[in-house]
Amino acid sequence: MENIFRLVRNVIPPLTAKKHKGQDGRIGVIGGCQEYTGAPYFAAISALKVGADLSHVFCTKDAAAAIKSYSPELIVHPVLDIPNAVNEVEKWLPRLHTVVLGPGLGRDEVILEHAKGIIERTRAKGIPIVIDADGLWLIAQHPSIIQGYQGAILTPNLMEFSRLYEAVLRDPMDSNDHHGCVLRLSQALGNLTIVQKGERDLISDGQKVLVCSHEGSNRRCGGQGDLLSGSLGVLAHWAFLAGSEKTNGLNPFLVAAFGACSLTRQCNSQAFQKYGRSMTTKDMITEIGTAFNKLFET
Ligand SMILES: NC(=O)C1=CN([C@@H]2O[C@H](COP(=O)(O)OP(=O)(O)OC[C@H]3O[C@@H](n4cnc5c(N)ncnc54)[C@H](O)[C@@H]3O)[C@@H](O)[C@H]2O)[C@@H](O)CC1
Ligand SMILES: Nc1ncnc2c1ncn2[C@@H]1O[C@H](COP(=O)(O)OP(=O)(O)OP(=O)(O)O)[C@@H](O)[C@H]1O
Ligand SMILES: [Mg+2]
Repeated sequence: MENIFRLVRNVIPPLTAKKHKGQDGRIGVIGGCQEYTGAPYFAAISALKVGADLSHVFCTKDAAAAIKSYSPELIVHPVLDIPNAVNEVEKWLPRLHTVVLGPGLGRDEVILEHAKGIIERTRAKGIPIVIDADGLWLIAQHPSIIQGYQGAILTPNLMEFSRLYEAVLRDPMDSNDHHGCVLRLSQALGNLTIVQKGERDLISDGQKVLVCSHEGSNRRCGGQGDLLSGSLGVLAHWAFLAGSEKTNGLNPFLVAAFGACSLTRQCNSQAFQKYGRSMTTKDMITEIGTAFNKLFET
């Protein structure tokens, strides 16, 4: 694992006086509906805390006020449930480096149809897209939206992975062979990057499988996956920009995903040491700065 940590460090842009706001990352999170306002907040604030300069949330109208009130740092667009949603988001795409689609998106048919359009437009512009949570629900219904797009990174938990696997390979996953299943799913989707989260995170582009077993804790409060997808939004941009010269020929998205997984687990470990069973995702977010320094800036 130590070698891969070195590659993650290689893609992290230095902080210099020569940069203007926006250069280190403008991330757009697509998600947030009446039921779920925490998930897009966790993803978007994590992107900022990891080092993005600007973090946008595109959510439904009734989620926007709540998300804004959690944080003045986020830019919130209440557009996901208007008829013109896809065009409204598309206007912003040229200003975004990465899209993170799914945290708190919900499963309303109309919103999912809009999400489908947003994926298509993001893909057409070649912008990296992290797909998580209800975004993966959508992909399981329509795998062709993402099939063959190597700018996509999917971050399923075990339940989401088995749903996707069955939808794409038309076979139940073999729970004795996670390694083979991740490899096969990535290959079947055209070698896009898959992060199967779990006791060990398995990360594959259909050619290689990286394993992240960095120490976390046994506490599994909701929202940890949102911290991961938001962090990955930034790291994917940095790795994409750095290119494979900086990653020793390894797919930059594998390196970015390894970075986001180890960071999430490090935050989990640090917060658990302080709060034990009462630890929640907010406590993990507070640890992002020190966890990042410990892993990547020593
Ligand atoms: N504070 C928030 O707003 C949060 C919102 N979240 C959002 O919640 C939405 C749903 O995501 P979830 O990951 O909770 O997905 P689900 O609502 O599908 O699953 C929640 C949990 O229920 C259990 N479960 C699900 N299906 C089951 C089945 N068939 N049999 C037995 N147990 C089953 C599993 O333990 C699973 O982890 C997403 O939009 C997600 O982003 C989560 O990210 C957590 C935090
Ligand atoms: N058994 C485990 N042991 C250690 N770490 C784990 C374990 N399961 C998951 N994790 C870590 O927790 C993080 C989130 O994974 P998890 O499976 O909880 O996502 P999720 O279900 O999508 O979360 P969310 O509640 O945000 O939707 C990942 O970084 C993963 O490495
Ligand atoms: Mg999740």
